[in-house]
Amino acid sequence: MSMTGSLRRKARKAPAAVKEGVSHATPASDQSPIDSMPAQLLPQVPQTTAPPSKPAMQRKQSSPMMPPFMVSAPGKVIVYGEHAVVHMKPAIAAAISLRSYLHVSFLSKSHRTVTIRFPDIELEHTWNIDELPWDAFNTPGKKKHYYDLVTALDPELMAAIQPHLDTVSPKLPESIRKIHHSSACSFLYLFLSLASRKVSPCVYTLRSTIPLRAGLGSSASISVCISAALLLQIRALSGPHQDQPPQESELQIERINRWAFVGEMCIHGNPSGIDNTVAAGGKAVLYQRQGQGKPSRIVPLHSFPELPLLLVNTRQSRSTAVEVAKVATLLTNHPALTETILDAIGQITESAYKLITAPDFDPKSHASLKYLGDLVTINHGLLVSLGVSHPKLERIRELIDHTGIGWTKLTGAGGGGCAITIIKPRPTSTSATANGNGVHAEHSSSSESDSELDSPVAASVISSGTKLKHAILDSLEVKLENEGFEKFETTLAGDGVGVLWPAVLHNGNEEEGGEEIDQEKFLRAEGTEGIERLVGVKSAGIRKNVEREVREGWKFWRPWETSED
Ligand SMILES: Nc1ncnc2c1ncn2[C@@H]1O[C@H](COP(=O)(O)OP(=O)(O)OP(=O)(O)O)[C@@H](O)[C@H]1O
Ligand SMILES: C[C@@](O)(CCO)CC(=O)[O-]
Repeated sequence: MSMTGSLRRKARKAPAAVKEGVSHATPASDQSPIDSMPAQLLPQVPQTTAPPSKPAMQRKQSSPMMPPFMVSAPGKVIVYGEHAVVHMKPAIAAAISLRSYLHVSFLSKSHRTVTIRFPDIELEHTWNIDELPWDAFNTPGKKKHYYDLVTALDPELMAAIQPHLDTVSPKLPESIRKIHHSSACSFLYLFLSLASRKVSPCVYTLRSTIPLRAGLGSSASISVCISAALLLQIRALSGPHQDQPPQESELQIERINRWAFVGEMCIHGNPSGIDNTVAAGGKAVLYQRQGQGKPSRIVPLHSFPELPLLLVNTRQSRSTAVEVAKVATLLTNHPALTETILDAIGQITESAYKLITAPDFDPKSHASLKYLGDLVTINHGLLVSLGVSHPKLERIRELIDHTGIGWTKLTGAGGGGCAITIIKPRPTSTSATANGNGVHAEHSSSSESDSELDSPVAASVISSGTKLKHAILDSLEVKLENEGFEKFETTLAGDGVGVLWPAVLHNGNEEEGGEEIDQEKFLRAEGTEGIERLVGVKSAGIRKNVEREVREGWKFWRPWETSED
């Protein structure tokens, strides 16, 4: 069992909560976080975006403590272009429905502490606010504003943080300490950059339904949550609320994303920025780095098809930083060859982008799907030649290829992690036979011709094709499970960062005014299902695969929506 796997399993037991101050949550309302935050508790920052809808003087002054609130951000899959994106080539990534949730609760002023509670990695740590290196972060030339673009970590600030990281899990084995330090560093760097020594004492409790180190952007998702929570606390964000103009929503997302990128840098050294961009903005994007200090090329792909996607986790944990370093070494040792492979991956992305953004693009046409699928297959082959696959990923691909159910590639950093499969509308061959172990499809990868896909078929054949597909998927699930792999149900292209202010939800359990989500309840929620049932951004679906509604209370910046929608 992997280290992180064992950490996550143990973390399902709910630890006792850090004692919270009495909070004064009001029922969920239409108020935006900014509207409802007591101004006297927060450091004042200039508002460069649209001013809050009520002047600060009129804000409610009576609440002695801010109510707890929550933020959430999705994981992602890279559909095309991982690794190449680190080296300035374009990539396409989409948000998935697995998400991280960060709960922020406030303590009485006498505490003077800030606590992180990250039970997924069994990390809990408290710092004394007054002992943190505020002076280093406030030195002229070092002080950053919430709207700044920071593209590199400052070595002096990292050095100032180091003694405060050294106190985190000092006695644990190095492999676990490393994980703890990455997350603590991400939090502390952002906390010291964005908050001030006058910040309210608080507890940040984080739980995620995204498996760690599996290529699904768990680190970006937590970095987006931390960035959004801190920016909300210092009142540097406007909304989210309905009727927010798209450009204003985009600005808020951009602001969160800039600081999330800084958090990502703390966790894995040289991130491209694609993961945090998708985790912040949601849906799907084409992303390309443009070089030091320059803003990246980010093209939201609103027409990105909601492709049926199979997501399989090898349960082989690995570090993104290590996989990225492998490609850097290959580039040093074989520059021309490696550059050619990275270029080819970039061309795959551009080719998919051209198709998806063409005015006559029909995501339901078999020809389009086959085009996108072929690009998936080629992309995987190139990643194998970069040396970032893993025997377990190849085994998954072999099992899936054998069924003819779709096109498969590794996603994210590789070296373990996850594979994605774009499912074909109909399985390749109708010569599948049921046997004792399930369904076996006679398949030859070259048998998929355009004419076969595009030929008109009778309704009865379509219906038997669909049944066959489900039978193949069911039998595949059993095979994957028997070999220790994990299959996920996920929806592509969902919402980005969301805010639940205050942390109150209508969970159908009759609590007057809604159920206040306090730290203890949040920690007690059991596993992924428990988290989703208690605080999930989507209401629980009755049946599998049924599109679920966004739960009342959670709000999102959605630049793709206009007030006429
Ligand atoms: N739920 C969590 N709680 C605390 N820390 C987390 C959590 N999820 C991720 N992290 C931090 O992020 C690190 C994992 O980042 P890494 O980049 O290696 O994997 P990933 O983001 O899941 O995969 P990829 O970058 O390939 O998509 C962990 O070591 C930990 O520091
Ligand atoms: C491997 C990589 O391209 C994708 C990680 O999800 C690294 C990055 O873009 O930061």
